[in-house]
Amino acid sequence: MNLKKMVGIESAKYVKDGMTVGLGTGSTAFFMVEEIGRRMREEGLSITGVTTSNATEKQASELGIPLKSIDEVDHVDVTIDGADEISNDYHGIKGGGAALLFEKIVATYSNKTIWIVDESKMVEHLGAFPLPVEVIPYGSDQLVRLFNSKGYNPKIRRQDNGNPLLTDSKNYIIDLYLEKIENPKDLATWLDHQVGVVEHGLFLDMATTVIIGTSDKGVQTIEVSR
Ligand SMILES: O=C(CO)[C@H](O)[C@H](O)COP(=O)(O)O
Repeated sequence: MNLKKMVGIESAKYVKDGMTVGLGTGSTAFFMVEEIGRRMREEGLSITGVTTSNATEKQASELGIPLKSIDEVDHVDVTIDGADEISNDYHGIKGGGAALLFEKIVATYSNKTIWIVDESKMVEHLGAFPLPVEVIPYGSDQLVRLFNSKGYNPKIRRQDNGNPLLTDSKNYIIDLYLEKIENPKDLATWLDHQVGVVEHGLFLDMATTVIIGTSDKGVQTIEVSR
């Protein structure tokens, strides 16, 4: 079986009747949402979903999953989401699908955060995957200059027609081609303090469980202790 599908199905086992579930975004999370939809249809599972992007909202609505916004719930029991890179200390880069802002907000209010990935996402150090930074359009060229001056190799993410890609919140994404992030916590703190930066894709100390699909050993589940 496709490794993304394997972990998507496995992760849906963590979803129990009555839970409020954060529904992640991307090609791996897609299979988790499909499996929750199947369990609702075939097993009578009843949950409330909190989606992390317009794309997931569309998929979940089509499956008939009842949805609430993050502001309508007092907490989220578990959020299940993909990731672009996970380091050996279980920090991550997210935002390859440009949904990092809502993903980080939903994960922040979740009791548990489960990441589902195929083995290609597991790395020793973060940074080979370009780090997405969501910025407001106003002043974004100034941020590009600032990132350039720091040697962060920034590129505004663009659509096929050359226009900047707009996130669900109508912001831009600047991808930082860093190759290796020596100190993710220092970089996250610095980015948190730059005017015009809305959010960045460093998700540190957020995952409580990581489910990895491997071709030789099947599904591996790691409970992260911090
Ligand atoms: O952070 C994300 C979207 O913003 C995704 O979770 C991440 O890009 C992984 O996606 P995929 O499962 O398609 O590889």
